[in-house]
Amino acid sequence: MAAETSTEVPKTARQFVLKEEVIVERKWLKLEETTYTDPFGKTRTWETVKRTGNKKGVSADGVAVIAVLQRTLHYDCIVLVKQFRPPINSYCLEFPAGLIEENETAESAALRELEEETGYKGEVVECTPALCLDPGLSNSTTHIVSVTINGDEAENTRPKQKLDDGGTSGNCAPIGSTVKCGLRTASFT
Ligand SMILES: Nc1nc(=O)[nH]c2c1ncn2[C@H]1C[C@H](O)[C@@H](COP(=O)(O)OP(=O)(O)O)O1
Repeated sequence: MAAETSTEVPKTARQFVLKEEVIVERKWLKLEETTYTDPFGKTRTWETVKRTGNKKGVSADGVAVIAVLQRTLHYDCIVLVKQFRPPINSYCLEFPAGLIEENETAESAALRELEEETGYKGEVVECTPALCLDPGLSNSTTHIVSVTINGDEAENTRPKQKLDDGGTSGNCAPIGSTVKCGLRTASFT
């Protein structure tokens, strides 16, 4: 008689974190060793990156802004910023983004960051819940906020970045750092 092969799926245990130990903490980030249980109930560890600080009244660490620039007689454009990113020793084209300040809503953080980094004044269309975009590395969360910019408004015809020294908006190259990518929107007739 042929041996029967088991098709039973092994029963797995509910997983959870047992302990979080700070390995090193600096001004902006900390590295923790997270002790957790694996699906079979075995104890394991994970290397976790977290942002430091305990900001009050914020729903996520940061915002990323998908901003659509709308102008009469032009294709709609997505507004991107070019900035130097030290971790990859390179320039990146990115959605305008930044950290949410204490007691600030995601929507106001999005409009503030957009204006600081590109000079454009926008209007919020939609905001996602707080999303964890790299959960294998970090617990950091981001709202993705959709914004429209009325490019025909006087305030948006000559946008000027508000560069500061300390922030990453200080990293945005002052000339030509706002990049507009044309959106050929499909029309259905
Ligand atoms: N991981 C980081 N390392 C740093 O050395 N500094 C960092 C990190 N993350 C954020 N920051 C600093 C840079 C700015 O001074 C502030 C605010 O950041 P953000 O809101 O992203 O930038 P702005 O465009 O200046 O608003 O945090």
